[in-house]
Order: sequence, then structure tokens, then C-alpha cells
Amino acid sequence: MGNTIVFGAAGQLGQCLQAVAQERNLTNIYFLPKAQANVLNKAVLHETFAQYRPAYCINCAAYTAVDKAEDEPEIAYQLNRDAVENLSQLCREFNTTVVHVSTDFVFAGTSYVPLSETDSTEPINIYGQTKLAGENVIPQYLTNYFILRTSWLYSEFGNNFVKTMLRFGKERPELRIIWDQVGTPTYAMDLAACILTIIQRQSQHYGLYHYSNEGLTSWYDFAKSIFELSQMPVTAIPVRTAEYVTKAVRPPYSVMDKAKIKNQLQIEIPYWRDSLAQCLRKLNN
Ligand SMILES: NC(=O)C1=CN([C@@H]2O[C@H](COP(=O)(O)OP(=O)(O)OC[C@H]3O[C@@H](n4cnc5c(N)ncnc54)[C@H](OP(=O)(O)O)[C@@H]3O)[C@@H](O)[C@H]2O)C=CC1
Ligand SMILES: Cc1cn([C@H]2C[C@H](O)[C@@H](COP(=O)(O)OP(=O)(O)O[C@H]3O[C@@H](C)C(=O)[C@@H](O)[C@H]3O)O2)c(=O)[nH]c1=O
Repeated sequence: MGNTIVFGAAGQLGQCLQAVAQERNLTNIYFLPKAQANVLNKAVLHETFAQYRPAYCINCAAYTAVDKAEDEPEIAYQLNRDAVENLSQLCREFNTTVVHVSTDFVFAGTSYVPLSETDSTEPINIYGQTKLAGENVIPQYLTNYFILRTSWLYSEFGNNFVKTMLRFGKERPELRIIWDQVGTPTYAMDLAACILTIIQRQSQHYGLYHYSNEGLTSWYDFAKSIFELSQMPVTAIPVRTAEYVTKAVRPPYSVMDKAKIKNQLQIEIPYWRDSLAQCLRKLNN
């Protein structure tokens, strides 16, 4: 198998990919430092592609601050759209297959039926709009791509809801948590395993896929599970979206249907609460 290069290697998903690659003893996979892998710098990117001549490029670099994106859309667009165009151009030049990660926030979330890859997108915040623009740029340059939309990512690495709940839960006896936004958490280790499996199998079933853990929950129920599995005596108070003000609006329902990735790529997906328990064992030890 040829080389794989990873952008955004120091982020949450990037670190999970490193852990899974190590577990599987994968060689020829390079987790590039930002200086060598600044996705906004075309000259540096070109040198990197010329050096590694990668068969695969995994793009984990992104702008992921959902609320902050409302105040700095230009920066969010640069990272989530323009950088994807830079990578797509180079992937075409070097005949590299790209694995790119997108989000459930491309959906408005107003229907209550699990969303499939063919359902229409209508992002309701800047972050979602920039991620959709990034998705749309790839097929303009490439046919050999995998775009994996995922949701509610968490892990022992980086910033995420699980770590926020553990931190807040140590500081406060009560937390107000939104119960009327429904989706599916995804353990970033599971997503990393899925990405590396696709590459190891050298699958050519290219396209757009949904990947989250199995099942569904609300942020409130997710928080309850975090506290229960961590045996933390925190009272979670269910509140409606209108009672918890945030800068960016979020989709009320963003559960994704994963039939396509299970059937076409034979990916097995763990249940969200089982994966949460696994992550918490690591975090709480
Ligand atoms: N987190 C989540 O809940 C979800 C994430 N996703 C998607 O999954 C992917 C991975 O997310 P996640 O790992 O959580 O994100 P993180 O925010 O943890 O990681 C993003 C990484 O991108 C890096 N980065 C920023 N600017 C550049 C640049 N110019 N060149 C190279 N790297 C850069 C960041 O580095 P630095 O910190 O140094 O700026 C950071 O390491 C993203 O595409 C995201 O949109 C989808 C659904 C849910
Ligand atoms: C911290 C906190 C959050 N919330 C709510 C706000 C929000 O609706 C929800 C999640 O908040 P967060 O800010 O942690 O997560 P958020 O940044 O909205 O998470 C999203 O990130 C981007 C990158 C994605 O792509 C999405 O899939 C999704 O994971 O929980 C509470 O109700 N109470 C709280 O104490």
C-alpha cells in the first residue's frame, strides 16, 4: 500500500487516528506537523505532496468552533472550504484518494426521520454552511474521494462535550442541559478505526457516507449517561433549546442513517453507550 498523509493530526480525530494506526502497526502513514501541513499554504502543501506522493490523504484539519464561527465566517470558510479546495487540487495532481470528514450540521434537522446521504442539506449555522461548501468542492476535482459525515464527536483527546461535562460536573452540583436536540454521539476512536479500515481495504466504493455510532439520544440524555457511567453525583436539569442561549443555532434532529456505509463498505458500528463507557474508562482512570 502507498503512503497516507494526515492533515490536522494534532486535533481530536487526528490523535485518534494515530492511536488506531499504532494499535494496528500501520506503517507508511504520516501524521504531519502543522508547519509541514498548513492547509492554507499551497506552496507548503505542494512540497509535502511531492515529498510523500501519497496514495491517500486524510483531512482532519477544520474550523470546529460552532459558536465562534458566527463571528468569524471568513476564517471558518478558509479552513472548511478553501483549504479543502487546495487539498482537492493536489489530490488530483498526485492521483491521491482523499478521505474528508464532514458533519451532521449540514442538515436543518427539521424532519424526524434518520437522514440519509441523498436527503437535502440546509445548514442553519455558519459552521454547517462552511462544511457543506467544503463537501461540494471535492467532486469538482476528484472522483476518488470518501466524504464521511459524522456527528457529536468525542474522545479522550481535544475538546468535546464529554470532557466538558466531566469538567463542569466536578465544579457544579447541577447542570442545565438541552433535551430537545436529538442526534447520535460518535466515539472518534470508532470513526478513526472506520477510516483506516476503508484505506487498508483499498476500497474503491467512493462517495459520500454517514458514520456515527448506533442509536440516538439527546444532549441531556447523553450527559445523564456520562454522569451515571462515571458515578458522578451531578444533577442534570433538562432544558429546552430556547432556555439555553447559544450564538449559533443547532439542528433539533440530526440522526443519520448509516445503511449505506454498513452495506456498501461492510463497516460494523458500535452502539453509542457501549463506546461511551469505553471512552469514560480511559478518561476516568
Ligand atoms: N468535533 C465534533 O464534534 C465534530 C467534528 N466533525 C468534523 O470532524 C473533523 C475532525 O474534527 P475534530 O478532530 O474534532 O477537530 P479539532 O478541532 O479537534 O481538530 C482540527 C485540527 O485542525 C487543525 N488546523 C487548524 N488550522 C489548520 C491549518 N491551517 N492547517 C492545518 N491544520 C489546521 C487544528 O490545529 P490547531 O488547533 O493548532 O489550530 C486542529 O488540530 C472536522 O472536519 C470536523 O468538522 C464532524 C462532526 C462532529
Ligand atoms: C456545555 C453545555 C452545552 N449544552 C448544549 C449546547 C449545544 O446545543 C449542545 C452541544 O454543545 P457543544 O458546544 O459541546 O457542542 P457543539 O459544538 O454544538 O457540537 C457540534 O460540534 C460540531 C463541530 C459538529 O460537527 C457537531 O456534530 C457537534 O458535535 O449542548 C447544554 O445544554 N448545556 C451545557 O452545559
